[in-house]
Amino acid sequence: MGKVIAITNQKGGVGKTTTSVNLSACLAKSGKKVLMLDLDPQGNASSGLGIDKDSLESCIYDVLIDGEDIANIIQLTMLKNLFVAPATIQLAGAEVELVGIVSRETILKKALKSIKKEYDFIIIDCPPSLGLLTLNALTAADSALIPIQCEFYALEGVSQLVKTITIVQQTSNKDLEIEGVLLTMFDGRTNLSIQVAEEVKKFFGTKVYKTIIPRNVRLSEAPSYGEPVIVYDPKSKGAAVYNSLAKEVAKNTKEQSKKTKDKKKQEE
Ligand SMILES: Nc1ncnc2c1ncn2[C@@H]1O[C@H](COP(=O)(O)OP(=O)(O)OP(=O)(O)O)[C@@H](O)[C@H]1O
Repeated sequence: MGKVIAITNQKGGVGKTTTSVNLSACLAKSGKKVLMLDLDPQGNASSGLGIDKDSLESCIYDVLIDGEDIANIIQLTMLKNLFVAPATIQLAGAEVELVGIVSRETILKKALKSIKKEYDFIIIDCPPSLGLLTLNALTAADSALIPIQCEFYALEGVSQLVKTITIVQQTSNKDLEIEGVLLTMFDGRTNLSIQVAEEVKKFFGTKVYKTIIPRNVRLSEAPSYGEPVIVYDPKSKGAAVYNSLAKEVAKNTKEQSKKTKDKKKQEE
């Protein structure tokens, strides 16, 4: 059964899309079958994986609002194990349209049910808000991965996000976990980056990934070529760090599923 990970932080520009695209690509390159699901109306994760949004007949909006089968919108990418459920700007309307729908926060979970077993990982790129799209992602997800930018006010809003995760655990998804916290755009030459990293580690403890994503120009250039960094420049630092993150995520997933199996055995 595929593991669903929501890449989320309501703060804008912290590296959600960069992480969704590159973590998905690195997991796929390591042999996992991956679906990158774009839930951000900006659709940058879709174009970052080479999807021509103008040529699409339908996108994740049609799945959420019109009940389209998600299998019908899935696109292939340049990597053989990597697939995309794309978003276009049409999705911007969904936040308002979802309000009128019964059980509105469980629509994505239901849509994923039929395809979850086909993938090893489903990575969801969330929008920079805590609205109904993010609520759908957190309800459908097994875990949330939180990127935090090593900048001023890094932790601002994080307690609100943790509160939202707690509410989701108490209401629509009791099994939701925090997958991990990822430090992004780290610049080791500045005291600020080092300070932020320390603060985040104090707040989240062992949940913080050992892999830290530095500022890397290749990571910011790759999206304009519609390629993940491991395709655009496989020898870059950006490619190395996202490969390392993918290894951590895969290792944690293996350990978690072993723990779950052992627990089940004990209960039997
Ligand atoms: N490690 C990095 N090094 C250099 N540039 C980066 C890095 N990570 C992200 N960027 C750049 O920073 C900008 C914001 O990143 P990204 O789009 O991934 O953030 P986001 O959280 O998804 O944004 P939004 O909240 O708008 O969806 C982009 O231009 C991206 O190319």
